[in-house]
Amino acid sequence: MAAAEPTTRTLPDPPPALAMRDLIVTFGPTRALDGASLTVAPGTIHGLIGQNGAGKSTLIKVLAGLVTPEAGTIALHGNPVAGITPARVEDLGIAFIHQERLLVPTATVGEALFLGREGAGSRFGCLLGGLQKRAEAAIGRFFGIRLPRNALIRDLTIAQQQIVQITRALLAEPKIVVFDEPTAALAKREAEHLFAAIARLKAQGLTTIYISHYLAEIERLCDAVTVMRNGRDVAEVDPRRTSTAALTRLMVGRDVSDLFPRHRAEPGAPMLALAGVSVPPALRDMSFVLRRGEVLGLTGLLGSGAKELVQALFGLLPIKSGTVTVDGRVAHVANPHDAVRRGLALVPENRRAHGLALNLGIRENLTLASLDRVSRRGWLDRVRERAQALRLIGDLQIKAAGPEAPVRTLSGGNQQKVVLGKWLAREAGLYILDEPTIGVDIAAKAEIYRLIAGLAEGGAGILLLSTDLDELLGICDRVLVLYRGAIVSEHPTAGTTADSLLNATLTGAGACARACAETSRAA
Ligand SMILES: Nc1ncnc2c1ncn2[C@@H]1O[C@H](COP(=O)(O)OP(=O)(O)OP(=O)(O)O)[C@@H](O)[C@H]1O
Repeated sequence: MAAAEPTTRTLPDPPPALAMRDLIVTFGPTRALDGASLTVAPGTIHGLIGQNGAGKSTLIKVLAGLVTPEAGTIALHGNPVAGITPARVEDLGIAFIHQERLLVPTATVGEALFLGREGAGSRFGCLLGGLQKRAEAAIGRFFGIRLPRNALIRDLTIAQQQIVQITRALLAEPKIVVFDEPTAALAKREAEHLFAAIARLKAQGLTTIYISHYLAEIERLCDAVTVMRNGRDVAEVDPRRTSTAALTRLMVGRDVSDLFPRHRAEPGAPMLALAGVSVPPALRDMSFVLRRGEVLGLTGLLGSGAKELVQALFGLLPIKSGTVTVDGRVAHVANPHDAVRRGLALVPENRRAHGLALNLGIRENLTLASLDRVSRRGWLDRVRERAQALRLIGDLQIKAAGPEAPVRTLSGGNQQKVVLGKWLAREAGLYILDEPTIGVDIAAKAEIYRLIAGLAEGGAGILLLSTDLDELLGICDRVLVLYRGAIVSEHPTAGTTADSLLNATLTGAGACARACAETSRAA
C-alpha cells in the first residue's frame, strides 16, 4: 500500500471586512443606487471611483447610516448588520474622514482630539498639559510626526488639520476607515504626507476605502478598485494592472481621448496688467500681463500668496500699492460688485459656500450671473433662459433629474459644474478660475478644458489658479510660480515638465526671472 500523501490544509480566506450587496436607494425620480455592491478584503486599501453622480457618496452614506436603502444587505467581517444608524457607526468599527474640515479653528490640537470623547477631560476640566501630551503621543503613534506645540487648529496647514481629524477618528479604534476625496484641498507635498500616513495605517492592519477622482492616486495607493456607473458597480479591478485609459473607459462607458485641447489663439492686447502690486503681508511687488486669448496659470504651495492674489483682484482684499489695469484702464476694484462691473468673473474654489443658491433649481443658478443676457427690455426671456440652461447642462454633462432640480440634490461634482456653468454663461472678458476641476470627473474635466480653450479663442483672458501641474501644463500658455508672496518664475508650458514646475513651487527657484521682468516692462 502506498504511503498516504501528506495533506496540505489551506486556511479559508478571511471574510471580507465589508460586503455590501445589491443596494437600492431612490431619491424622488433618481435611482442613486441601482443594485450596487462593494466587497472589501480586510487589511487592504480599496478604491471607489466613478463619474460625478455615479452613486459613490450615496453608497458611503448607506454605510454611515445616513441613508436607509430600500433593498440590499450589509455584512461586516462576515456578520450581517441591519439598521445602521450614525450613532452605531463608531461601535461597528467604521470611521469616516470627510472632505470638509469639521474641527473648531480655535481649539488646541489636544482639545480637537479628545474633547467630546469619553474619558477625555478630567473632572477638573481640560488639563491642557495632559491633553497636549496625549495628543502628541497619539499623533506620533499613528503618523510618526510631531505637530507644532500649543498650536491652534487654525494655525495648522490643511494637511496637518487632516492628520488631527484622522487621528481623532483612529482613537475610536476603527477597523475600517473611509476617506472621501481626501486630497482635494491639499497641495502636492501635503498629499504625499497623507499617502504615507495611509500606507502606515495599512501596515497596522486597518482596512481603508478610498474615494478619489485622481486616478493616479488610485493606481498608486489601492490594492483593488471598484468602478461605479449609474448607481451600479460595473467592475472590480487591480488598478496597478489596469491602465488609466481602461479605468476611464469603465467609468465613463467610452474612451475619453484628448483630455487637453490645444487652443491656438494668438495672444492679443493686454487684458489684465499688474504693476508692482502689494497686498501686505501676503504679496509684494507683483507684476505680470495677461493678454486676450491667453490662459495664464498661477501656482504655488499654500501660503505662496496665490489665493490672496485672486482675492485681491476680485476686491476681497485691499491692494496697498501698485496698479491693476483691466482692458487698458486703471481699475480700483474695491469689492466683488466692482469686479463684476469691470467684466471679471471669478469661479471660487469653495464653490458650495460662495457660488450657489442651494435651494434654487439648476436653471436659475446657471443664469443668475447672466440675467442681462437672457432678458429683453428688463423682462426675463424664459425661453432663452431655459435654452441656455439646457445647453450648459448638456455641455458640462450635469447629471440631474431635470433643469428644475434643486442644486442641493446634486452630487458634489455636479454642484461644481453648475457654478462653473453659471460664470461661463456670463461670457465675461476676464476669468479668474480657482481650482476649476477639483472634485470633477474626468469626462467633465475634458469638457471644462474645452470650454476654457473656447473662451480664450473667443478673446477672453483667463487666469487659472491650480495645484494640478498636469492641468496647468495641459491648458495654459504660461505658468507663473508664486513662492512666499512673490512671483519667482515664469514657465512657457511648451517644453516645461511637471517635475521642473514642482521643483519651482517647492524651492522657489527663480528659473526665468528675466521673462518676468520682460512682462512687467510690457505692463
Ligand atoms: N438628497 C438627494 N436628493 C435627491 N437626489 C440625490 C440626493 N443625493 C444624491 N442624489 C442623486 O443621486 C445620484 C448619486 O449621487 P452621489 O452623490 O452618490 O454621486 P457621487 O458618485 O458621489 O458623485 P460626485 O463624484 O459628484 O460626488 C445623483 O444623481 C444625485 O443627484
